[in-house]
Parts: sequence; C-alpha cells; structure tokens
Amino acid sequence: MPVPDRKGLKIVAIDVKDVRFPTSLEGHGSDALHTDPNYSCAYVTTRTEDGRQGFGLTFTCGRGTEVVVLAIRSMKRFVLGKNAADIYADFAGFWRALTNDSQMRWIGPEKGVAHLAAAGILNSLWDLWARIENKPLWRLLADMEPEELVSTIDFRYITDVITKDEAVQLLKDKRAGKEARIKQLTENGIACYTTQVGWMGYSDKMVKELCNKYLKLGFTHFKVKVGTSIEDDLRRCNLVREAIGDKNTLMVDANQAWSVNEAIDWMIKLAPLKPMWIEEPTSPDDVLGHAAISKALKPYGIGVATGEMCANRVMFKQFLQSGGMQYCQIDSARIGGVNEILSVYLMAEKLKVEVVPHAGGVGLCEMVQHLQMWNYASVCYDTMGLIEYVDQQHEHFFDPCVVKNARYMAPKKPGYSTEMFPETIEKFKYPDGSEWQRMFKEGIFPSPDEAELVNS
Ligand SMILES: C[C@H](O)[C@@H](O)[C@@H](O)[C@H](O)C(=O)O
Ligand SMILES: [Mg+2]
Repeated sequence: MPVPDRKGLKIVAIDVKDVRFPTSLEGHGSDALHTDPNYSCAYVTTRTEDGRQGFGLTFTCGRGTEVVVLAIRSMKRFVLGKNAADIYADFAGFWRALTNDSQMRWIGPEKGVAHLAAAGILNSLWDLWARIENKPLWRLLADMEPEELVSTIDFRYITDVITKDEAVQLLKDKRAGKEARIKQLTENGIACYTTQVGWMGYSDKMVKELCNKYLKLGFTHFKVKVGTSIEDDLRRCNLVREAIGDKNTLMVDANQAWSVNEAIDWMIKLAPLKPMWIEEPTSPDDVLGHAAISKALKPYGIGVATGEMCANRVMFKQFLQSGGMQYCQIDSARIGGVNEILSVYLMAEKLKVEVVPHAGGVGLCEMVQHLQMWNYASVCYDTMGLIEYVDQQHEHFFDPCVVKNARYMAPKKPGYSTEMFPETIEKFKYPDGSEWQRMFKEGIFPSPDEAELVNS
C-alpha cells in the first residue's frame, strides 16, 4: 500500500477561499439555465505539520460559493488533527466519517452543498497524497494494487451492482497490457471535444469563428448549447453543422431545460442535424425520465449524456442500470471526490456504459484528465475515450492541462493539478480580491450586500 510514513503528516490547517472569475461579462459558460455564470470555486488548502500542502477545489457558478465555503469550514473538524497517513490507510472509513456524520448528514446526505464541500476537502487530500508519493494522480491510481485502490471506496449502497471483491477481480482481469497503455498515454494523451464554440450567450458570428478556430486546432467533436428556443437552436446548430461538415461530430446540451415529453419532441426536430448526444435533457434527478428519452431517441441515433449534476454514486447506479445514460459524465467536484468517482467508473465498466467526463469550469479539465487516464490504463481500454475541453482559467494553475492536436497530454507533475497561483487568489478572491474591488469601483458589478458578506 503506498501509505506514507506518519511522521510530520498530522494535518494542522485547512484553509478555504471563495474565488470567482467574471466570466459572465462575455457569456463564457452560459447555457439555457445558467445564463450568467461567473466561474468560481471553493478552494481548499490542506497543510501538514511538516509543511506539505494539498490543494482541492469544488466548482460553482458564482453566488452560492460562500455557502460551500461555510460548509467546508464546518467540516474542518473531521480532518484537523488527523494524520494524513492514517486517512490513506483507511480512506473509505474516513470518507464515511466525513460524509455521514450523525448530525451533519441531515443536510445531505451525500448530495448538494454538503457533498460539494466534501469534494473540495477530498480533492485536496488526494492532491496531497499524490504529492507525497511524488506522482501525478493518474499514476498514483494506476500504480496501486487492485486491493489498495478498492480500499478507498465506500461500497455501501452499490453492492447490488458491484461488490468490493468483484471490483478487485475486475481490476485484476484488466491488468494485462497496463504498462503499454501507460506508455501510450504518456506519448499520445487522450482525445477531447470542445464546448467553447457554442455557449448560449455567443453571437452567431462568434460561433462561426470559433468553429473555424477549433477545426484548425484539430478538433473533430463540437458541443453546442440548446434549449431556449427551437428556432434559435435550429439556426445555431445548422450554422455549426455547416461549419464543421458532415464528417465531424456534433453534440447538444440542454442543461435540464425540458420536461420529458418536451425533450423528445424538441430533439426529434433537431435530429436531422445528427447530434451524437443530447446532454442533460431534463431534471438531473429524473432517472426514469432519462430512460424514456433514451428509448425514444434511439431510433434517431441520438444518445443521452448526463452526470455533471448527478448527486452521488447511487444516482449514477440507477442511471447506469436503467438505460438512462449512454454517456456517463462524471464530474470531478460534484460527488465525493476521487473515492466515489472510482466507484462510478467501476460500475460503468461493469454495465458497459462509456464514461466521457464533464469538464470546463475552474479546474475541472485539470482534474478529470487524471481520472480518464487512470480509466484507460486500468479499467476501460476498449476505446480511448473522450474528455470535454474548454479553454478557460487554465492560466491560473501551476500545472495547467496541456491540449495538443485536440488531445490532453498526460500530466507529469506530482499531484492532482489543482494548485492555483497566489496572485490569482489575491486578485479574484471574492469580494475583497483586487480585481473584484476594481470591478465594484468601476460599476462593472454591484458591491455585494451584507447578506452576501456572510463569510467575509
Ligand atoms: C454553467 C456551465 O458552464 C455549464 O453550462 C457547463 O458545465 C456545461 O453543461 C458543460 O457541459 O460543459
Ligand atoms: Mg453540460
């Protein structure tokens, strides 16, 4: 087990910051329901007695980040004073303690703000572990023995699909050829698709220009936001189809805009444009609704993709079991950190559903590349898979993702690629960062009122 020596690894501090970027000013990240997102995160730094640090984050869209920050603060008690080596020696037990405290679980359990907060903390602990082992996270995972990896997962509620023993066996069965796949990843990385061409707030002119830009960069898969008006969707999707041609792939994303029947009717109208998938057609909680949409759209060759707001492994389990998702979009910061995400990958493999991670928001591309690379090395190598890519906020990270010829290159530095530059925090910490103060002064954004200053 790569459990480090305990010496110096007592956790002595956990710091959390509300960091926001003014992306709404230019419509970046906008969709049918999130019309003015300011890409943000609750940014967690965990420090050990010997001065090591782990960085973790959970993505948000602006307002509300302060609530996640408060939730993280109230979870500090489960981590402070613990030795990181003891956490890694029984990570599943620690995970259960963090997410299922007898009093706090009432505000979850394992969902919503409570789970976003847990994700921020857990991501920082995984970053710390990978740094201690001096490996990028994907290699830490890929190098673990099956028993070690599986020991980090809480299997409660999913043993009807996969037990701990089955998970160990699955990983053992997939071991042959792992070194060759790691070499392949190191040389060629993993392909990605872009969402950057089709944010809802972009003009037609910009969409066209961006399609040309990303075609030149070698992209073959393009995602466009839909769901506000069918006339607009037909116009924009036609425009994109024309720009990318018939050989490239179009995906559409409604971000939960429709009821079930409306989703089916709407997508039948968009079907002649041959989208590969409709993403989040309806409520992220409506498992059977997604299954009905999947069934109705199958004859049109359209799959259903979802997962960026899927609350936990139990919801994923039902989506995977019911035929409600043909593309499983794990998100690195919504469910309970790497521990729970590993369980979703293992269930997806068992039930033969392709995982195409959700990314884009602050730090999400940085994190999911590690997860998908581990998946290819250790779990699912029938296809190399795809990862979402959005060209935003990477410049704020010490170890930003690197995309070349529409492929994520394998991260090399130790950790989970989650550390941000101190200057970024100084500028974009909300509301007192220097950039926010400037924008308030210049009237670009209103100053937050007292209610919003709850955690300052
Ligand atoms: C508000 C966000 O930008 C979403 O629109 C985004 O996560 C999107 O659904 C995506 O799939 O990338
Ligand atoms: Mg989406």
